[in-house]
Amino acid sequence: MDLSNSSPVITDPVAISQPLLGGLPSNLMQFSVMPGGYSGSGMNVSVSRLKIEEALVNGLLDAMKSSSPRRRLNAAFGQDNPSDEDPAYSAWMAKCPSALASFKQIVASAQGKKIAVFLDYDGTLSPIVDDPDKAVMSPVMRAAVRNVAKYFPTAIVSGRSRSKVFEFVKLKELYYAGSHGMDITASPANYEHNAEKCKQANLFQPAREFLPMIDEVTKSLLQVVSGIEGAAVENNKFCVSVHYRKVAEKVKTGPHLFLFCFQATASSSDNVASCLQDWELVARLVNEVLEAFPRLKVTNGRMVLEVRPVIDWDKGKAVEFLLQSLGLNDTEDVIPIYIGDDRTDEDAFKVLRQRGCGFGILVSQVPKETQAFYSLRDPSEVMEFLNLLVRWKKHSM
Ligand SMILES: O=P(O)(O)OC[C@H]1O[C@H](O[C@H]2O[C@H](CO)[C@@H](O)[C@H](O)[C@H]2O)[C@H](O)[C@@H](O)[C@@H]1O
Repeated sequence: MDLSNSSPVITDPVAISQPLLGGLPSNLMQFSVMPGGYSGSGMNVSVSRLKIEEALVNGLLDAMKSSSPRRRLNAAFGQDNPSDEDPAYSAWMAKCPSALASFKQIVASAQGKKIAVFLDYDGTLSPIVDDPDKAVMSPVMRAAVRNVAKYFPTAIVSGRSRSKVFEFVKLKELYYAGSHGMDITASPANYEHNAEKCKQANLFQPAREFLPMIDEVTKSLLQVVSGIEGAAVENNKFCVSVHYRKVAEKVKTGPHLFLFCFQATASSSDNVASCLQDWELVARLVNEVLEAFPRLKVTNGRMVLEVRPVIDWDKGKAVEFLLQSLGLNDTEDVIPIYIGDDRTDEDAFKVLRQRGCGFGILVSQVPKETQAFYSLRDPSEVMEFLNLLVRWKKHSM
């Protein structure tokens, strides 16, 4: 199917025609969004539909398994808290050193320049917890972010809806990019939902035309996963998360049950749900739902499948957009620092690498393939880093 006919260049007329910090500069017009390709390669008509489905489900399942931190942790280290003495870990640290240990180098490169700070939310400012609604930010972390924002332009770039992440962060002085960067306010405190206020706000929402589709797919996803113990669906406005953190990876079945499940798979999803409550079932059902939504794709985060529009827009593009709209686009003068823990943050790390200025900091306790320059182990180290930045800035003023 050719998407170029069904969806030409998608732009946000309201956002583009709205003033953005005193008027959208003409160079921001480049931020129109072209439809991207499909996430799967299901367009090859010579491959049977069944094979395509299996490949998609298996691909999704592999991604789900490989994104399980405990699995990787155990595989890599056989322990929960890798130490610098572990050769695999120290090899990774040599490639992606601690931003705390490298703090002097970081600030030396920022000497005489402006720093702009971009922060992911889950896993970066708040520890990962089982219940997404309970991922609150500690008061000390909030104080650290508030202080950072006093000295540096600071933005939150999250997969959550903008309103939800604001509920957690509660700081009006920041810029917010929700829904993986598909919902940006380039003025602090424009977090209102009210339609009239939204119109006046400096909003950039490149996937606005997908709103009804996202609501529809949310309903379908809620319906199909309702029978899976532990699965949850979270509507993030321009994208949807299907959480499987609390779903058993594989329900242990005896030979009889296995046979029943196998037969049930061939006949009805409802029957399958009653016996195969595991990750494979989640992958299968999400994939099935998405067959009816060819303009949506699925990616994998930390124990979450993220359903989102097939558009060429991500956290990296959101960072570029914010830098430009905030007048921070001069690569000679501005050092953007992006801190994040997730695969979706890699898009932002990549952008900073390509610009040749600024750097990404990956929050991770385990070695990961990354475009980030530095690492921090967990949110408490993120807080330490933010506090150091503030202290350095105060002393250098
Ligand atoms: O870009 P982020 O701010 O990191 O958002 C990415 C997803 O974060 C949330 O899920 C993750 O954190 C949850 C709470 O700790 C955890 O339960 C879940 O397993 C993680 O994947 C959020 O709930 C998702 O909607 C975001 O897409």
